[in-house]
Amino acid sequence: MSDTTPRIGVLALQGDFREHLHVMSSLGAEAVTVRREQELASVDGLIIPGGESSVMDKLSRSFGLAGPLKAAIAAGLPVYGTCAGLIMLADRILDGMADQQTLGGLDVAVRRNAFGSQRDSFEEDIAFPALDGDPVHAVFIRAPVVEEVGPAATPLGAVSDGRVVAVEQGNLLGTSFHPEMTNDWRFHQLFLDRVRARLA
Ligand SMILES: NC(=O)CC[C@H](N)C(=O)O
Repeated sequence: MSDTTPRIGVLALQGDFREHLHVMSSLGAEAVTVRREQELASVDGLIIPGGESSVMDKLSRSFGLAGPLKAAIAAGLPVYGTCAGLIMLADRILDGMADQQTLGGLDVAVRRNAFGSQRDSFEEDIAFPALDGDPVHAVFIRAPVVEEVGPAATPLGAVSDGRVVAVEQGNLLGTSFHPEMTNDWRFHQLFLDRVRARLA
């Protein structure tokens, strides 16, 4: 096994990137912000944080990062997207802003703000077979749901009404909720384990 410390980038155009930097360095990775193509080229894995996907989309295009991000995803860079980050990774978007684009990679359709104003923000304990131990206390903030899971993607778990809120496909992992806002970082650990396995 390699003893290389993985270098994890957090896309830092907008949103709660600082929390992800903290989680990743707490888990033993070297955590760095990514705002430029050269920074993207130096990382072993990338987190796309929560925030506002339409703003992230505009900024990634105006910073010239959208193309390099798509290329990195296609080349197999491990990427974990939370909330707005999941939207960025979805091939198809429902209730997007006019002209809103995604990077894509996950064969899913996500609906933005899918829980509606009544449930703008809520928390639920969800069991994930991919994780050992207790259910995850999932925090949702104006969260998307995965409304259609295409044949290339795999659902990982759902809220109590059956709507899918976590998905994976090859090098990509996405959750509708925000593990970085809790002390349960098993999704970050799962992601980091995959990055390490790829480096070994
Ligand atoms: N917490 C979040 O990331 C919210 C996502 C936001 N509603 C969006 O559409 O991008």
